[in-house]
Amino acid sequence: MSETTMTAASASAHAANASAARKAETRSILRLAQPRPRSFVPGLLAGVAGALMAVALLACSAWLITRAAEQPPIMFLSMAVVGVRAFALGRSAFRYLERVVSHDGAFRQLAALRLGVFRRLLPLAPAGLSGAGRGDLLTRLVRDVDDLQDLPLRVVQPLLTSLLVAVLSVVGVWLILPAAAIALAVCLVLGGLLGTALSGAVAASSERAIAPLRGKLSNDVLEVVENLDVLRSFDALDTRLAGIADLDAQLRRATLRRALGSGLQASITSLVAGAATLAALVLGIPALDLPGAGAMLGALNGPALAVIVLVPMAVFEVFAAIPAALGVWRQVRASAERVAGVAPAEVPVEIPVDVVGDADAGEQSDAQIDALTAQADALRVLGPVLEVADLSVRWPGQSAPAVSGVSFRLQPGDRMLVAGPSGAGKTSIAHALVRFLDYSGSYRIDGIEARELPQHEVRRVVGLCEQRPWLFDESIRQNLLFARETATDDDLLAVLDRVGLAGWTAERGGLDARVGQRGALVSGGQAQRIAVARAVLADFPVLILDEPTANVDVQQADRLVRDILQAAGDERAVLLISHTPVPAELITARLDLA
Ligand SMILES: Nc1ncnc2c1ncn2[C@@H]1O[C@H](COP(=O)(O)OP(=O)(O)OP(=O)(O)O)[C@@H](O)[C@H]1O
Repeated sequence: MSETTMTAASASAHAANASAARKAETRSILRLAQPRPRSFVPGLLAGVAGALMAVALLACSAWLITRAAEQPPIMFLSMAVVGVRAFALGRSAFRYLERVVSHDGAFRQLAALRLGVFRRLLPLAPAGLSGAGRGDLLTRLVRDVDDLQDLPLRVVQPLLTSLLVAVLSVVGVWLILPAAAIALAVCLVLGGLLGTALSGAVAASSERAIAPLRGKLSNDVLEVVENLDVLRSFDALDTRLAGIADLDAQLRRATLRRALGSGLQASITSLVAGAATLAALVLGIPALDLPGAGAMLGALNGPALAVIVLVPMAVFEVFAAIPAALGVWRQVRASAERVAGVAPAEVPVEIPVDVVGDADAGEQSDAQIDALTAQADALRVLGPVLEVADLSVRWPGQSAPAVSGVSFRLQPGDRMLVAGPSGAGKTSIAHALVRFLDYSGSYRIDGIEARELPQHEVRRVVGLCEQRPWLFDESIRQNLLFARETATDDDLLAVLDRVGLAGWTAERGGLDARVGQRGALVSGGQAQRIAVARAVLADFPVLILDEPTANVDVQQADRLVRDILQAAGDERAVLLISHTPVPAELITARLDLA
């Protein structure tokens, strides 16, 4: 076999594996969306009972009206009169019951599903989510997860109910006139196949496209709103708005086509229902037991003919749900694929998972956690020593490591500068040290391998101030308090003073001043200082500062670094990531990345 053929074969095997894995992920989300039989079956049974009552009501009414026309003594009609009332009441009661029970089950399952998806997402953040657009991610978590409630309500239940009612109705008609039952069965199969095939041909691709289009639209709208200033300055707003208008038009077209498919399917169902009624008439009339026509074996009387002629109408009303359910199924599957795309059952290997500490862990694991937590507490008190040897870090989905062969030692009071050109892997090291990313090699905190510790304990010891610190659209007070909820206003003012923001806070009117969405009302340097104030309040023994001077000018950079290193205090170990020069007297060691 040639090398090219082998490469092609391995690529197609890889694609097949990836597609099988995607399908398995989608199935696992669908399983999460389907309520357990205990809460699903009662609704299903009520639905079947309601639908059967609807068919029985029409059959009974048809029989009653036709029989009454023959003017028999009233006692021959009384059972049917009772039957009509019972079926009418029963139909409404069972429909009500079905709605209440099945929606209750579906909503409970929806809550469990949302929680399940959120639980899957948690370990991925932030490194495993950096590839997903924020608007799209939100749409997947809200709209797509919401759409998954249609699986029990508008797919599984209508399919089972319709099939069961159709089969039972055919059996019922068979007991009156087998030929009419066969005609009804043929029409049902034909209606189902035709309705599904035609509505599928018209609307399937649109039904699958709606969820992704919705996500992309949300993403693009959010991006434009968030970056209005940049888009305006580069005169790129109109192009982006035109792109959004185009997406909107695509979504509208897809929704219209979906409606067209539903309309087509409804008209086919009506057409075939009419054909079934006609067939019942054509087959039933010759079998009528007419006066003077002589006794026929199994001959029909008038009321029975009315029953077999009208029952198909009621059956098709229920049966119309099948092609509709298949349409909804396509949308549900598309939504499940999208949810599975961001919330895989298996965490990618590049993202660390606690060895112990998941919610299902047993008593022994709890004991282990306690022991490790005690160890971690000890580290906080003593001031830990970080020993990193031959560390290598890879981002999810990347074949090559972002950085490798990194070794250093950091102890209380150290100020280590990590320098290197853009893309050298400085941030990747920071993410590994706070366990957002997994690592190979060794990373020990006071002799304990970090992967043996619960992640949150590592993060109690090692704190990260990110390059673009996240500020909440709240007051300065709230932006600090979440680092230490018990801090008083005096504590907050003292720490703001430590990071050089006392004057600015007073100018702004105190701790109640707002910082704007993502810190829009503060400068880059002030945002960094607030982030450092937070870290000081949280009292991390080891502090990683990722490019604190990235958003300030050269004149201010020096002052900012001095201020925040001073604010960090002498006891704390600081790892300062910077690709701009830092005065030698401010650092005790440096690590240069190529
Ligand atoms: N979320 C991500 N997903 C995939 N690859 C990433 C991600 N973030 C960074 N990388 C890649 O990892 C490598 C190292 O990036 P990193 O951000 O660690 O560099 P850096 O030295 O901090 O750069 P800078 O000084 O520009 O911040 C780069 O090749 C980058 O493209």
